[in-house]
Amino acid sequence: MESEPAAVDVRNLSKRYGGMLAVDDVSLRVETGEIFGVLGTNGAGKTTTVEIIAGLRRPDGGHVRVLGLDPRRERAKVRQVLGVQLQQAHLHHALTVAELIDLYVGFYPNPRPAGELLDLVGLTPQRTTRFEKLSGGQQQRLSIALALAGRPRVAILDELTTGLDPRARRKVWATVEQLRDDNVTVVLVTHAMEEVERLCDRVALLDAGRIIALDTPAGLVARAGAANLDEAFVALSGKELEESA
Ligand SMILES: Nc1ncnc2c1ncn2[C@@H]1O[C@H](COP(=O)(O)OP(=O)(O)OP(=O)(O)O)[C@@H](O)[C@H]1O
Repeated sequence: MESEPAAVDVRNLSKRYGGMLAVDDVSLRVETGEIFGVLGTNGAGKTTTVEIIAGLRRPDGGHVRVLGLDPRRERAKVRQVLGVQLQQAHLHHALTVAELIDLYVGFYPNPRPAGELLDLVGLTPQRTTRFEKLSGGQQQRLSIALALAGRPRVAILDELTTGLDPRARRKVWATVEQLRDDNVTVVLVTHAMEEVERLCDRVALLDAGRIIALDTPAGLVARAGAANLDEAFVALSGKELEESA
């Protein structure tokens, strides 16, 4: 019998922008139910990698499958199992929170009810607020709710807590932990070590388009002979990681 396909299977992925190799021979496999971190300095290729996994960019080379599906050739099927929250949400500014949620809920055959989504990200009091009037953190939380509207089995979350205050951050972390309890696989792009330590089962360290280490957070620390993940990052990549929060 065939074994279950990986939640995300990436092999020898490459992507060029002009002469610059943004993703350079990246391979990784994310198992079902894992929270998998993608960590790296600005410009390391994190967003490009997850955009390719989501089928939003065409790779120049390599192989990508999400639950065994090809994100470009089987777009419609992938959309039913994958939820994506990208760095900048391009949402209709004049629509209210409830209108945007209803719009997204309408895309899926078996969506999470709108009320449940609002609750999940703590935006029930803002349901009649227009998107443009939300704070940055509220916009961020809304984009997470929208990514979860279709009950995805795999969720890609790109810098989900960047720019959030500590309380909002904790709220979002609790949402991600709830996803773990529901056996949803999460690919989490992040700059925040605390987030990695708290949430991630394993993490890939990206630098200049290449994976320079892939391990559990504790494994990375041990491998680098470091005291904590911050130090491990510097030891492994030779760079300071700037928090862009
Ligand atoms: N559409 C594009 N056209 C040209 N170059 C691009 C494009 N998108 C990204 N790049 C370049 O590719 C490299 C990788 O970018 P990417 O956004 O994937 O990195 P990142 O690790 O997500 O960075 P950040 O942490 O700043 O979001 C960078 O050097 C970036 O300038």
